[in-house]
Amino acid sequence: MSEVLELVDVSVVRDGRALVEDVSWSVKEGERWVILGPNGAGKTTLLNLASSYLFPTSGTVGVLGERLGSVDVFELRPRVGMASIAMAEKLPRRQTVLETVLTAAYGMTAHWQESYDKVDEDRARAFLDRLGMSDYLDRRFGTLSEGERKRTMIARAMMTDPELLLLDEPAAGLDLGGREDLVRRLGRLARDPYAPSMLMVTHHVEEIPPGFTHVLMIRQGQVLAAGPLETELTSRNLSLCFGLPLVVEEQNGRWTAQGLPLR
Ligand SMILES: Nc1ncnc2c1ncn2[C@@H]1O[C@H](COP(=O)(O)OP(=O)(O)OP(=O)(O)O)[C@@H](O)[C@H]1O
Repeated sequence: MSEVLELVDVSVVRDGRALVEDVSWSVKEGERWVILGPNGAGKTTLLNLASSYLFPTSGTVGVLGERLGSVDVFELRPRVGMASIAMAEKLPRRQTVLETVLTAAYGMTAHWQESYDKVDEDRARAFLDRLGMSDYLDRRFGTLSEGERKRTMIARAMMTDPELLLLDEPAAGLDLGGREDLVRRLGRLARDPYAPSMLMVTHHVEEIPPGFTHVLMIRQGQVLAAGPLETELTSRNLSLCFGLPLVVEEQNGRWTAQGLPLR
């Protein structure tokens, strides 16, 4: 198995403060990782390194076999799909859902061509269909609900046929039905052998889709645990990560966590 992502002793320092510190982490092809940690722990910083939008202050980052600093990031970036709120905010609100997904194939955020290749349009429609967005193709992106926007962003991230897919809090802000719908769709993607390797940032173990294989827990910029879900997503690790006593349980590939009652 080859490395999709390889961080060795990586630190990112801003204003004299380490946002992540001495992180070593390796993701292999086909693995699906969830990144868990409290607010400000450094999760998005890790995704920004993996998407080559951020360079480490020290240490080395390898993405899809290329080392950051010695590769042309403009060649690397199309190989990595990213769905995040930050990315959604860069997209024109007046563009249709179909155009929003389609422009990704051309490395653009905005629509400017009158005609796109039929094959690209078919792919955009197929990804949107897989995410339950077929009824919204002509809707303006800016009018979508939070859940619809999230699903459109995932379809958009798939458009370049990425080898690595990064999802930054894809279920944040969704209601129960929206979350469960998204978790099911991501679970189907996670179990698809042709789907890219995936890294998903979340705050909640309930959002881990079945089919995800590994967890990295981070607290105050440092890795607390990293490895297979079955061995690392324990009550002890989760309690240390979030700083209070928690009990975690797994049932049929889904996870729940509860705080112990106060005495
Ligand atoms: N450019 C920057 N300059 C200074 N500090 C920064 C910068 N970017 C992020 N930080 C800080 O680094 C820390 C880690 O940020 P990051 O966004 O990676 O956390 P996170 O785990 O994704 O948090 P959240 O769960 O709240 O989204 C935070 O304390 C944040 O305020």
